[in-house]
Amino acid sequence: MRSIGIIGLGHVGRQLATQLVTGRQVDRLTLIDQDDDLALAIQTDLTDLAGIQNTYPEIIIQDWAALANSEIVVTAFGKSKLQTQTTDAELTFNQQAACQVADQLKSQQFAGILINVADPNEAVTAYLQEKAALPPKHVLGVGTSLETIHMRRAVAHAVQLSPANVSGFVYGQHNGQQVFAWSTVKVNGQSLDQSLNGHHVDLNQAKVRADMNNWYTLHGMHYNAAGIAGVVVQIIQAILENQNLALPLAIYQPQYNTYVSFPTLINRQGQGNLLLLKLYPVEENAVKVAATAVQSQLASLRKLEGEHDD
Ligand SMILES: NC(=O)c1ccc[n+]([C@@H]2O[C@H](COP(=O)([O-])OP(=O)(O)OC[C@H]3O[C@@H](n4cnc5c(N)ncnc54)[C@H](O)[C@@H]3O)[C@@H](O)[C@H]2O)c1
Repeated sequence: MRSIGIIGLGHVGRQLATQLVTGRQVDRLTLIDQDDDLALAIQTDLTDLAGIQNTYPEIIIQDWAALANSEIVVTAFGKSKLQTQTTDAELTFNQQAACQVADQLKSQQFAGILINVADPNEAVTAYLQEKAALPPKHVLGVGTSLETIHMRRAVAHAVQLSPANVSGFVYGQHNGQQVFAWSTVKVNGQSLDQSLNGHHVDLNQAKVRADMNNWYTLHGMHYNAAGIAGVVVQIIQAILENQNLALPLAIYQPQYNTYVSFPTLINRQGQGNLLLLKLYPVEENAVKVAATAVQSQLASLRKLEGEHDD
């Protein structure tokens, strides 16, 4: 039985629930939000959708105890409109939300895999792992998945090929110290310093184009939802089907002693082996800088907790 929980039913949470029901990828879906009316509305709406499809997943709302047996819980709490204010505005809001959610998961003895979407992604993922006292390999964040998709699409555009021909990763920190690791990027197995389909990739132009992809979505909608929900569906499939799929997620990286976005295999255990690709020295340094930035955000989250406790 594929049993999945979603905590936070805003733009991302409800989009994810819709994708799971539409794709017939869930048998038991537990939906939780701090807004009761919203949870009931989404349950009703999704039940309509499921009925039209002739599928009948069990859709439970506002029941923390139902998460106890979930294989996967996705945290998509937050207040995304704060992102248009200062960089750290959502950090303060999400510190309290993460504490509440982690306490509940702990008291329900949740023992599945947690996928975190809430931002700042790497730091909140680390904080949730700490507060819920789950094994680090069972707590993953979406990390630089979207940046990686944007990068691959920008490279594909430059060489006039499908993004399916492009591999490689953005490391570091989502919405912060992103590291476009060009040393890892290949087009049909060929590195970017070669002529590819008769084109040379201008790395600066590719980076600008990748960043613009993010900007277009945020400028027009003030949030992103469909792409990131698609990423979470991909992670869920990789876990449930034990795929060993390589994805650039926010994971605990012992080398940096913190969470950071880094390519890793994803399987039934959550995080599998890290993909230790040889980076250029400048890229390695940039990942260290990103790890330091994540550690500083994590320290801010812990400090806020101390202030609330006083
Ligand atoms: N990492 C990424 O690539 C990425 C992409 C998109 C969004 N995000 C982040 O994901 C989070 C969700 O985004 P969104 O656009 O859906 O936000 P949103 O503001 O639309 O919705 C957040 C939802 O969480 C609920 N919520 C808040 N605190 C809660 C709590 N303690 N318990 C239960 N529910 C709670 C709210 O009621 C709301 O319905 C935000 O932190 C956003 O910044 C990250």
